[in-house]
Amino acid sequence: MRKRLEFFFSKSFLNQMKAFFEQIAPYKKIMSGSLLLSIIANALGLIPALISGKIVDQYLTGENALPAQECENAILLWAAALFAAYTLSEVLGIIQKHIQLRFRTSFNHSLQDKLYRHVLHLPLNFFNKTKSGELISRFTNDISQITSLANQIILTPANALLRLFIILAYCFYLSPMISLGMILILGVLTVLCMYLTRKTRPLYQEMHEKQAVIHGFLSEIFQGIRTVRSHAKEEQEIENHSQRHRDLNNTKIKSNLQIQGIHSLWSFMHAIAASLILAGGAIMIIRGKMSLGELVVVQFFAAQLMSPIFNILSSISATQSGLTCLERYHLILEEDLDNPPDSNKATLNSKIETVAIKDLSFEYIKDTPTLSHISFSMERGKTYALVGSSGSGKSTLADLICGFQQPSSGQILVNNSDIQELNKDDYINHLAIVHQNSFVFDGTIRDNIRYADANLNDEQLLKLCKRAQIFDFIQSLELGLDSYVGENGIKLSGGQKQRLCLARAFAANADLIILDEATSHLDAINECLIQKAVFENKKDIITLIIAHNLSTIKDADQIFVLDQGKIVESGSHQELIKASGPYSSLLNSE
Ligand SMILES: Nc1ncnc2c1ncn2[C@@H]1O[C@H](COP(=O)(O)OP(=O)(O)OP(=O)(O)O)[C@@H](O)[C@H]1O
Repeated sequence: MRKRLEFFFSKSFLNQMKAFFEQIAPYKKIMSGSLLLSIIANALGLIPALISGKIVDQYLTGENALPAQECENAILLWAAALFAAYTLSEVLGIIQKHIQLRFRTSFNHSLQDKLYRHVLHLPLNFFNKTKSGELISRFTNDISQITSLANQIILTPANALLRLFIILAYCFYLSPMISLGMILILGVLTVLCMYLTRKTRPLYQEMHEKQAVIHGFLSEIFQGIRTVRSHAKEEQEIENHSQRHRDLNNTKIKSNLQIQGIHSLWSFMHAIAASLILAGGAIMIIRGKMSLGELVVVQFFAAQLMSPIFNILSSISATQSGLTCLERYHLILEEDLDNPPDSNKATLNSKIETVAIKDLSFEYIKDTPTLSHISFSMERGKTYALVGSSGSGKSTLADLICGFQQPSSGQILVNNSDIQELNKDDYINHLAIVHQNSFVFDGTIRDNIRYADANLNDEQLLKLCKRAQIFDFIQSLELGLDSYVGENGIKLSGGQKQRLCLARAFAANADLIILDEATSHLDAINECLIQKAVFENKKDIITLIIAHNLSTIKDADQIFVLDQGKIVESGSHQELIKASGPYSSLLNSE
């Protein structure tokens, strides 16, 4: 109990509440309207009880009985008023729910947009450490819970407290004894339920975590389905999935048992309260201290009294769970952006003329250098190659040049400006990179190439396809450019996918093009044709080729040999052969 109170007065709780109210600030008006309507609808909902009591006292009990015709007319009038109160309460309730739904959908939308915008600008490192399924869980489960917070923090308690106040005030007016009894029962019940819901909260958190982990694994398995199949691990994965679900179900059952316990306790106390009210009320009627009509009202109110308290307690527990989700949501928003959209960094006003790498070092893991003291430069119109054994750091260097990673020390200067000082969105528009396993979207061939430039017409698209040696393949397809490639290009061969990615890279009309093992899945003829196209188009751009197949880079103006994160040799193909150093060794080992 103390812990629960501590939570509500803790700095973290207050900060989270502040953050929440900042989030819903733009919805002040819609929330106030919704709150007002729900309060009126709720208050109107209590009127029928008062009318019923009045009818019993004034027209049904012998003491107050009036002539029959007069009674019937008055009862009909009161029945009409009761119907009007019910109807008005229902109509206001419907309008309030509609407003609330509009609020929920637009609040949910804005939370989604804000998170999505942020996530898309996060450094690649964030994605290295976060499973995509878990991230999706933040977008679905967490945001849905945050959206419900407005109800839990504002509407439910406000309505519940109002009901509680009206009911207790009325009961107190009739009989302080009965209302004190009610307060006592409610007090005991509240303490018990708070104790039980405190135990439920960690289980809820655990449930969300486990659900997110299951999403993470599902997404991983679907992406790696070929590997699963090729190792015949379907049954093992089914068992793993089942085990995770068993684990999740255990947590669900535990928390549901606790919730059921709370409900049972609630029903039990409700039965005690109803019996006490009936007995106490009947005794008071016999002693002439209460009328039958008043007992009818008190009984009705007693039934109504339970739900507000229960709602407040449930909303306290749901609020805690929602705030945990809000905290996780904010943790992602607090991750530093790679390229803050509002940054006032300089843009490149001309084509890239030079790229100079100065004493650059980089480490993924502290004190374990992946690249050490790299220095070289590249200039427009020339082709460069980066070669070296697997794991020597070639792709990492390409990522650094693109600004996907930040150097631990040293600089990358583009036209003499450090790329850290440049607006990255603008800089990246001057680049094109094709990886060995480049990604294609689930759409048509046309969609995929036009991802780089939406304004390209068919003629330009086909020209790019010719350059990427994929024209003949597209022509052979019944739907040509309109053929669907499937999720991550599942309907294409590895080589076709690479050539489609090359066409997309060519479409970017970049000043600096990086081909990281971009032709590794191609047959020798197509690889040769693409190399030819690359070298033919080198005049206006800087081309950096990363390759294991050294025959594809022998025409490069300069070749850099990387070994264990260091440049150990550089020069043209001929110069390096003459030097009989590491490059020659690589060549001989092919
Ligand atoms: N995200 C990462 N986190 C930690 N270490 C990484 C990460 N990516 C790569 N590495 C490590 O950095 C080193 C260089 O990897 P990199 O991919 O740059 O090598 P490469 O020369 O391109 O290899 P390959 O020719 O096989 O593609 C490797 O030891 C690799 O294990």
